[in-house]
Amino acid sequence: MSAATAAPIRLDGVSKVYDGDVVAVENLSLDITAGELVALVGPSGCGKSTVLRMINRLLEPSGGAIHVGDRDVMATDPVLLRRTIGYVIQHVGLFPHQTISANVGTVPRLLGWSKRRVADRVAELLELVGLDVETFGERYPHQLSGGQRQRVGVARALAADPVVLLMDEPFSAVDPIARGRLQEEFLRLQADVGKTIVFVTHDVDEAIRLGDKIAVLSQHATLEQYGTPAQILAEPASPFVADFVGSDRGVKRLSVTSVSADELVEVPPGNHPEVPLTATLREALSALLDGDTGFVAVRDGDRTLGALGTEDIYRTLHADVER
Ligand SMILES: Nc1ncnc2c1ncn2[C@@H]1O[C@H](COP(=O)(O)OP(=O)(O)OP(=O)(O)O)[C@@H](O)[C@H]1O
Repeated sequence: MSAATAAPIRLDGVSKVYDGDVVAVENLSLDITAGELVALVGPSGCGKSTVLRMINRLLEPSGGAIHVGDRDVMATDPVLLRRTIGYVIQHVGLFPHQTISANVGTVPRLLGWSKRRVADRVAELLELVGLDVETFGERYPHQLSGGQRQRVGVARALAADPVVLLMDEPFSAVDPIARGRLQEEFLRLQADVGKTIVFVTHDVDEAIRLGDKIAVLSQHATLEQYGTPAQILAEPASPFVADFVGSDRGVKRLSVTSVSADELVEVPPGNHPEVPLTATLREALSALLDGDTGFVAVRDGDRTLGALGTEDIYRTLHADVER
């Protein structure tokens, strides 16, 4: 993979009014750090897709300014702009009469890359998203499953090494099992490519799982809270956010908080289930509940570092907010 390039995105007082009177976005300001994955979440119709589509100028803002890196998007040719911004949508939008390889190579071809370079890049990208070019390269989109098509969409969006990736509900059309797997693969992929990603979803669990940060929006894309999943779950800024993240946010917090070496206790005698130090508190609690000693041992490689009981898990969760 080529060296990761990523650009920050800045929205300053952005608004969008459709047809003269439908206010979709009102005065939204948001700073997105280069290389971070930011999930935009909020109820249906709150303006998430509108925000996303203004970043690559599929829609023109009615007011405010948007910068991708140093570029003012309104001062950039939209076609050139979109070649530096990958875009993935719910139903992918693959070209039905082109092979998978041709689909993935679209933007590099438009950029005038040599045939050889396009072919190498296509093979590299398909492999990155877990599809073998020998098996899938010459197939057509209708010969793939929904999840496979979605991966091709991601590969195509990454093909010209864009500085930003925009994703609008990319996994919502696949069944829950395929979706979980795609989310996991996507996290691994993001660790590899390190792009700035803006990801629209109405599913708060998906946002918690994937986002480095979450922007919770209400009507007219009003920014209710912007922070890490752990911050938003631990300290929702308003009743709207608390309600949106769900009444089980205490349990969700377990998934976004890691075991801490500082909170371990001495291992009591007994045959305890084990988790690695990299485990989340949810994984630790799950292992503890699966065992019958009331404790879970925490290991770092071959060494047992200590143990956690339920009270220690509770203490770690609350200590994490203070850290
Ligand atoms: N082309 C359009 N013309 C007029 N109004 C529009 C247009 N597109 C969207 N809207 C309105 O703008 C508002 C925001 O729409 P948008 O699609 O951005 O919301 P969303 O949060 O992405 O919704 P969903 O989660 O349901 O996809 C909605 O009230 C919608 O009806």
